Amino acid sequence: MNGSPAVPPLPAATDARLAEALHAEQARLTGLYAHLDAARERARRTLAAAGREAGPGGTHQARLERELRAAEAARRSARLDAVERGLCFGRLDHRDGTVRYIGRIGLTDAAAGTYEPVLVDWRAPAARPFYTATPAEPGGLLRRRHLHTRGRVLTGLDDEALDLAALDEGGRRGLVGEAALLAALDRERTGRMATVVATIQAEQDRVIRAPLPGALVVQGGPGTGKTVTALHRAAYLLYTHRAVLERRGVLVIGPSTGFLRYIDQVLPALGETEVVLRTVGELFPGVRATAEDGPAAAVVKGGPWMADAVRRAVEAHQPVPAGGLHLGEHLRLSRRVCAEAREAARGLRLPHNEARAFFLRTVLDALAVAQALSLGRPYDEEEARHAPRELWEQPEVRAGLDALWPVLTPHQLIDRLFSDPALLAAAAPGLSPTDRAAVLRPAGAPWTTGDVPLLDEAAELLGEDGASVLARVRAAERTLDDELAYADGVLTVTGQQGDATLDAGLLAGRFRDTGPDRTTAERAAGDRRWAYGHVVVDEAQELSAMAWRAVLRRVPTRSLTIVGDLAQTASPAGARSSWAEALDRELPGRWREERLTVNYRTPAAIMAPAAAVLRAHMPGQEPPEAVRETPERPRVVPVPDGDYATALAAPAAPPAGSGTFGVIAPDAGAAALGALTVREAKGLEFDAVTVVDPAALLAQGAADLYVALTRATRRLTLLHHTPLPPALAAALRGRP
Ligand SMILES: Nc1ncnc2c1ncn2[C@@H]1O[C@H](COP(=O)(O)OP(=O)(O)OP(=O)(O)O)[C@@H](O)[C@H]1O
Repeated sequence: MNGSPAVPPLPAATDARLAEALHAEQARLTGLYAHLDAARERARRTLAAAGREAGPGGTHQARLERELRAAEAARRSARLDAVERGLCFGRLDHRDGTVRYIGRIGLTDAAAGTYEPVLVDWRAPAARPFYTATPAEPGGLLRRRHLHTRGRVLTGLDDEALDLAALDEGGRRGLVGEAALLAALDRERTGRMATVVATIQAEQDRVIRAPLPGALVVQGGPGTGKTVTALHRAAYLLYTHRAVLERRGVLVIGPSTGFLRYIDQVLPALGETEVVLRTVGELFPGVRATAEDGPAAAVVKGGPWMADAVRRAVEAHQPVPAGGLHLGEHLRLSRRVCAEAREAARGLRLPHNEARAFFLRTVLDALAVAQALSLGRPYDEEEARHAPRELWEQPEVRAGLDALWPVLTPHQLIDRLFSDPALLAAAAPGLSPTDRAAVLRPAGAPWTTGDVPLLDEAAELLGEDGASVLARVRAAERTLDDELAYADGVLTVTGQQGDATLDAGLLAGRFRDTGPDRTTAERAAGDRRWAYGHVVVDEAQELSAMAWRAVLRRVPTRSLTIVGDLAQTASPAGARSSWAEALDRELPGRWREERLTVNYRTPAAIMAPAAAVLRAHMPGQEPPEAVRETPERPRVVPVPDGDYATALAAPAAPPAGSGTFGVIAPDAGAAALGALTVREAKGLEFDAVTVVDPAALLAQGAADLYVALTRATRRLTLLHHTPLPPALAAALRGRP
């Protein structure tokens, strides 16, 4: 991968000046790779030295420092290894003669000992004009040059003169490096998302470099680069706020595991490794929910009322026996005493399992007093010390008290809630019988994605059992000072100081580490209570109210990037007409919105019928403007007998040509056809897409048809048996 020749042969060039420029730039590029190799060698040596030092010796502090050094060296090494492809992609020539090369990572001249920057990281402020300068606003630049490379070889150059006021605007909302952008957009897709560092557009750059504090919502139509922009933003934030974010990590939430596979190479390629990728169904460690609820159940489980329902289900496990407690001839407590013990325990405002010890102690004391009275014995200090413990050792007493305040796991609670009609009715009295019937199921049924936020809610209300709480409290006390100091720093950096709902103590609790031996991403992934430094939510329009609660619990500083398109909402639990509806309940006054307006994926000929479907069925939603033109119009293939399997297998059917290919079909038939459902296709793209039965997709939901029609980068084929929806048919015939 490393040892390319000093100056490789030049690509054929007719123009002598171009050949000369190519030659000079190739020499510089080769020099930059030499710096990269040297930096890699240094990182490897540091890593090896850290490995030799490792071991149990020394003080706790010294061990910690060694481990942190080793972890930092490993990260640096991984970052340097990840930037081999497209190391340098741009050059800026300033009016004052300064020349800067822009790349995936920053490099300095260590060999000369000057540590002068030789390559500027794309996220650094000095690189910003590469993305934002226009002829109208050149920002001190004379020229922007795009370098095209394959491996370590320079294959082409693209120059833009920025100092000529007379230059025309370049059209299309100030696209930078149009030639470079269009070349990038026309490339064949590989099935994995690529980075776009070389061609980030100005409206995307604004999102990427927005400040860390607060929640930023990015609304944009299909193909506007929401995902790619959000991932570049994660990389930018990790670079700019490394001290905070590297230690806390960044969580990226996507709609499906297929989608997460599609994007998982982007951040390492941008030089970032401290990122955890999860679907909402994977947010609760130890539970992997893959089953989906039906639409009715999804709506019921996702609604904000479920927070109350879970709370009431916990309370239903703290009963007061109607006739008081009878555990033996001399062991009786009145209903009132039981009720007082319960109210006192609830008054602690601790999670259920953590308040149990107090409840047990109160009731055992009362039982011991009742026993002494009933037996005519004095209740002295001696009796008070021994009697409660002796009572607790009696199995009937234990069983009796367990019934009044049992240890509960989230799994038990949610399983019971949906399998015990009486518990469900008591916990969710506001739900109609039909709604309740929609969520009832046999005990022990597999977990669905909609259960995960409820398990999380339950875990929050139940807390842990006594033994593990004690262990955590002790561990926390040992490091409390450190954590408080650190949390205070986080509040300052994220601009949350002065927020009445957050203080350093609370943050310190949420930021408790479990040890330095694993990477941040590994530790974070296994810890339900991990507080991330930043959370990116993709396809955010799909999240239910309960899912939002689970997500926000993981980011107490409320530093989020939320990207989505309200017009693409497929989930019945997510359906909303504005972001305010989705966010105002949990983030009142704490989010702001940016918009992306240009579609970089779908050519205009494919976007036109998709936009017609949007306008006809979701008035009020605006389709994005397609930037690409391809001559190919969508192909319509009637399948008179409705035999889609044969139609898909027929040699005359698509795909024609090479590249990636996807088939999207209505939920009912997708598996049998080996096709993707709309849910599975969310966020993905293919060079060629075949959409099966558009009318059935429309019946599933207008957003489903819109999503399916906007997945293709080049070719769209529609197979249909039932007539095409009128708006789609008219647009395909070329009528509005
Ligand atoms: N500045 C850019 N330079 C090059 N390619 C880009 C740029 N912006 C977006 N793209 C490309 O456009 C395509 C669509 O981007 P992306 O998947 O991020 O869009 P999206 O808004 O998330 O779409 P959807 O809502 O349909 O999921 C991707 O192939 C992406 O690489």
